[in-house]
Amino acid sequence: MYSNLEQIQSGSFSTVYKAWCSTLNKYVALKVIPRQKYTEAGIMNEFRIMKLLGTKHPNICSMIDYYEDENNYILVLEYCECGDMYDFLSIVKRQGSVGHPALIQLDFIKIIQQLYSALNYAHSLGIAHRDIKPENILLTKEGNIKLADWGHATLNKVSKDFNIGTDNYRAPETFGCLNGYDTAKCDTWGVGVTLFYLMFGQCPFRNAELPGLLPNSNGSAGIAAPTVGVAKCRNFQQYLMDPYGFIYRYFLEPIVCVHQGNEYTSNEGKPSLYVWQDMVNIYQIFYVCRIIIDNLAAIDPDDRSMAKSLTLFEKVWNYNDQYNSNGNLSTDESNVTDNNNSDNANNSNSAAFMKDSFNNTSMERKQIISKSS
Ligand SMILES: Nc1ncnc2c1ncn2[C@@H]1O[C@H](COP(=O)(O)OP(=O)(O)OP(=O)(O)O)[C@@H](O)[C@H]1O
Repeated sequence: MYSNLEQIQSGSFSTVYKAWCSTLNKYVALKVIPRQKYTEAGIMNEFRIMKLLGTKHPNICSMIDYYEDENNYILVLEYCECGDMYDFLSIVKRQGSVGHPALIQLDFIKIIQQLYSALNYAHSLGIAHRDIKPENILLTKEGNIKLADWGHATLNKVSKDFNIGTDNYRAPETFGCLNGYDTAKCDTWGVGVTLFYLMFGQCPFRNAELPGLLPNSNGSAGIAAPTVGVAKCRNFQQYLMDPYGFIYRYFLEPIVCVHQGNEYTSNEGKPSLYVWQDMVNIYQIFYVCRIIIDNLAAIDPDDRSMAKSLTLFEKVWNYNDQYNSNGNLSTDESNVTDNNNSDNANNSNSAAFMKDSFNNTSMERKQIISKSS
């Protein structure tokens, strides 16, 4: 029934093949999981989750069939012609520069909308993915995405499984917290870090582990105010102390400097910006970072909201029309963010405005931290 097998990828648990399915008359992907690499309970969980997700959602890579042989469990999945976002970006971003955008370009807002739609659907069924990352976002030849690899997914709203997911994309509370973590909120964090990766070709920190976490003041799962001085990873420590300042220095400053000279940097880690045809200027990149910090990769899970961030992202994109040709804002920027920085809105120097704005918010953040510690 399945012929012409061609290996696509070998993951940590499985090998994935492209195969021709004669009964369906189309290509499928076979995810072949050796029995010795996976427990019976593990594969049953993945199978059950895939069954629940069904085949209806256009942005979820669905299971077409399932079978076993002597040595393997085999999931038959919809085939996504353009592979995963991680591989796609590493190929495409090499082509880009300011004058010569990448040959294949995608819309960032469309990817966000489709990712949110897939996750909202899963969450509405009580399913959390728990391993959101570019490698698990597959691309079709039409430029749409399908969320894949539901091997770490769970139906538990709160989990005390502290050994799950991929370190760079894991929320702080998933490394350990007293009352367990909210599994949907850990997806929200994963979306935030993934969006940073999609823009800058790099994750901001190796891991977000914070030993000695406290429950939230209301006793809910999660953590209290950032505990200064305890993060294992230096970058994450800096993010904890001053998220805007850290993101500005780490991702934005190199771009802003070069942007002033009318050329983005071509260092490894930055050029994935060229893949996004709807990223028109430095302001947008700045706002997107801010929305991620405030609503997705927020330290306190209670501050994370996919719905709120989507509203803000959509405002940023609708707002494109109001940028003038120099990339400066032509009207009040408070339409775009909730902050009151509109005094700076018409600043003719975009880089200076952006830096000031980040510094201002950094100051507010520092005050909040010092009050709560
Ligand atoms: N349906 C598909 N169509 C095309 N490519 C696919 C498909 N499913 C998986 N792949 C490719 O195979 C890779 C590994 O798949 P998957 O993440 O499901 O396996 P895994 O063993 O759980 O991997 P890991 O644990 O390392 O994340 C994906 O990153 C993607 O490149």
